[in-house]
Amino acid sequence: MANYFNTLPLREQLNQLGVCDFMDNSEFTDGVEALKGKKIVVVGCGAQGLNQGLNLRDSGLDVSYTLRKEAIEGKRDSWKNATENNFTVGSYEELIPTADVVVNLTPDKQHTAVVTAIMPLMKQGATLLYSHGFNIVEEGMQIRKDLTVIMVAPKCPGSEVRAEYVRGFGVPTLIAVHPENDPEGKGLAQAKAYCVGTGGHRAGVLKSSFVAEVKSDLMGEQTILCGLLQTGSILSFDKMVEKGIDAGYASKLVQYGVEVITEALKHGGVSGMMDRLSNVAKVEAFKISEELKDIMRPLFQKHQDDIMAGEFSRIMMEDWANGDKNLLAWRAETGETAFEKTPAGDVKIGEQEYFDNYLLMVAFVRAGVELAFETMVEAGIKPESAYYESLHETPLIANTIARKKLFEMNRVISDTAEYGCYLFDQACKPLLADFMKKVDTDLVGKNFNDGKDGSVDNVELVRINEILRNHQVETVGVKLRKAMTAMKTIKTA
Ligand SMILES: NC(=O)C1=CN([C@@H]2O[C@H](COP(=O)(O)OP(=O)(O)OC[C@H]3O[C@@H](n4cnc5c(N)ncnc54)[C@H](OP(=O)(O)O)[C@@H]3O)[C@@H](O)[C@H]2O)C=CC1
Ligand SMILES: CC[C@](O)(C(C)=O)C(=O)O
Ligand SMILES: [Mg+2]
Ligand SMILES: [Mg+2]
Repeated sequence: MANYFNTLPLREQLNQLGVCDFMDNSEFTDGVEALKGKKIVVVGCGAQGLNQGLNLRDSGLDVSYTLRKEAIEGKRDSWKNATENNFTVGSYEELIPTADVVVNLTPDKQHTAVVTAIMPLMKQGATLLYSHGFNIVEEGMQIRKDLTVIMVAPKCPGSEVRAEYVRGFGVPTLIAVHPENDPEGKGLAQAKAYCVGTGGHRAGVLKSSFVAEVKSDLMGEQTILCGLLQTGSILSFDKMVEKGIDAGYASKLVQYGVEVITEALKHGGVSGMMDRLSNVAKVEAFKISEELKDIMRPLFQKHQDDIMAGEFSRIMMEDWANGDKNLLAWRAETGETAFEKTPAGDVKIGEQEYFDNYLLMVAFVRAGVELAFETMVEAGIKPESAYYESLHETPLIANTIARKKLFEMNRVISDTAEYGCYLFDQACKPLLADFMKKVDTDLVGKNFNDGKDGSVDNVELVRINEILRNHQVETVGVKLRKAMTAMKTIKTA
């Protein structure tokens, strides 16, 4: 199998990369109708599988699970997830032939083997659904021509797909129909209905393509969403301990700080987050984030270039073939960091304190969101898609860090995202070594405003505010957030 994207002529590559229509609510008035009474069989019951299934069932759809034989016989976690939630579970042979829609929610690494096993069992004219297009785009998986192939990709971890649905909201979602597999022209109606079933239509839906989803999803997860949050958290904790800040306080500030800080992004974008700082702190956070952007830009560009060229997928697939040697080593290393091993102290940290005492993370977030957005757009990804993959999803990932640090983030995200996160983290830490030497506790651990009279240069402040507010991630964000009227605020410990 060849990398599908690389087999396309340049014009067609650009064409598929550029598919991005923000869908109006009126496109979802049929609700789940196109899937009502259809049999939806989900393969795998992990992070996305379980949570999407729960939402679909609550939306009135017929959902059951098929698992590989070993998982059923061994009563593994996936079997427990499904049976404890009263879903029917069966083998491939029992359930796949009955399915109108087969939803492949196994790890990307397994897709070729899983799809090869289930395809001969699928009934004529059924639909195969993915939540990430890696198998189709990067591996060039060929699907039987009578089958419809669609994608419904929630832009967030599975746990948040469920949590946002239960809160009465949803998560932004990309939907797509694979141009090589839409023999009956029903793909889009089914993708829309599935998206309504998961609640995605309440948060914003982009009609996208498999190509655009893959090239943006990989970039977001490797850089701002997971990689940089990991790098920033570890460096911040280590710096505080080095400078004599109480380790329990440092652990709590880092674990919960990223959630509190990025919650402001959801409501007011980067400028809303920066507005939480005093003027004098904002000027400093702006300066440091500019410096961070200059240092990290080449690394962000390298990640995007490698993703576009298929180089990232090539080296990750090499690791798959090598028994996940790098992934497992990096996972073990992350589990051993001082941050991971130091429990959060029993100290009260007020909401504003997270901003005032953790300016460094505000700067990391601004730099990372803007850089990821800029790099994606430069590569041909549309701004709406880049916004979801940079700004909107950051708080949803931060929620997982608040739950159980980086262990939880890496457990909940896909193995593909986890691999890319470590890859970025390995390269980013050394890049920031000189910068971190200059960082002191005024930027992380203590209140930046202490001992300052708060005065700033008015002209400089106006200039900074203009730069922040006129960035394209802000202008597109204002438009997209208007569609998020049902968004709920999250309270933090
Ligand atoms: N994690 C996330 O939040 C997101 C994931 N996605 C995409 O969703 C898809 C699923 O990812 P994710 O939910 O993280 O996956 P998980 O790793 O959480 O779940 C995997 C499930 O697949 C089963 N499985 C694993 N290997 C095989 C195999 N060889 N054959 C059959 N079943 C297998 C596992 O069960 P068992 O081992 O017990 O058999 C488990 O139930 C991926 O395409 C991913 O890119 C998209 C958006 C976000
Ligand atoms: C964090 C990245 C993601 O793409 C996701 C949750 O959206 C994944 O692959 O897990
Ligand atoms: Mg994603
Ligand atoms: Mg992903």
